[in-house]
Amino acid sequence: MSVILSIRDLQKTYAGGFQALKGVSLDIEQGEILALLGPNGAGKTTLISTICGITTPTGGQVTVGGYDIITEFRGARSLIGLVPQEVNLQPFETLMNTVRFSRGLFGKPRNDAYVENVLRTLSLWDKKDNQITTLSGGMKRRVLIAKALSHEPRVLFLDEPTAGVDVDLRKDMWDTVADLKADGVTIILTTHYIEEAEAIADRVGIITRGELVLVEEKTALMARMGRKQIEVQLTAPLQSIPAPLEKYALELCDGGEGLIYTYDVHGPRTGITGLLNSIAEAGLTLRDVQTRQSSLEDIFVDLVKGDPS
Ligand SMILES: Nc1ncnc2c1ncn2[C@@H]1O[C@H](COP(=O)(O)OP(=O)(O)OP(=O)(O)O)[C@@H](O)[C@H]1O
Repeated sequence: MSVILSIRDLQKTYAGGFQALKGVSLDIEQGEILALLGPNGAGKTTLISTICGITTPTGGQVTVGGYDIITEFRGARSLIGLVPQEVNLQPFETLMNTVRFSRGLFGKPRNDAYVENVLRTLSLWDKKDNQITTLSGGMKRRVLIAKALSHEPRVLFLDEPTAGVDVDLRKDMWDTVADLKADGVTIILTTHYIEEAEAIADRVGIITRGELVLVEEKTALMARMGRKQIEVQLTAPLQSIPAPLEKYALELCDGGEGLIYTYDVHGPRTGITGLLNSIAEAGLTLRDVQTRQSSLEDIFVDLVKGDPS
């Protein structure tokens, strides 16, 4: 795979002296989906705005498809599609004209076949002659994506694509993102919904206080940082942990009918066999056993713990 977006030591200090980006470096491969997570004010929008040329960096370098975002701005910008968080559409324009107009702004010749393909991918084709005002909220969000794709960009930025969107529409949006990836579009999205990153991202980047504190393959991250727990259900409740089981640091749950054991997936031994033997030696009878792994949310909360922003 080749790198389509390269960010090197990117810095942004706003006019008042506030340092919103403190030297961010990151390479993004063509065709991947990267989710940027971070608390409010962490610098996610500043990062996107800087790459897209809306905000001027105060240090560092960014190239998109080999074009420098400052010295070769037009080349870089033509490869980028930006879906803003706010819906800012002309209410009485038709959908088709809205998307055609966006394409024209980039100096691209009219290409209705391409626009048709975009609208079909986004399930908007049958609304092409509708005025924007007649579309639902979820459709309007998809129109924003259609506009951002109108000039055939290779990298699409989605700034909180599902903020305030209901669960069904959120899932629709995730399907749309998966379709775009299948078409070879590289996608960088910011989100506050950790489940969103968990559902659709290939890699996850976590930003806090202007620093990219972690970027990792989602599955590797979850495997590396995830704790695992085993929950043992007993046939009769316990008042306290029996002495032979004390060494396992168990927690009682479900009114004493459950025991939770936390272990390190990567340790030399999990201790599960010993635990089950000790349970049998203590004369306890099992009703059920379940395992569970910590979610991306648990990992995120651990990483940004203590961040006041
Ligand atoms: N034009 C500006 N002038 C001064 N400070 C700014 C400006 N824009 C943003 N900031 C500050 O930079 C920091 C990062 O803001 P940014 O909008 O990038 O965060 P974010 O991670 O996108 O937050 P959110 O999740 O709330 O959208 C914040 O402290 C913000 O107040």
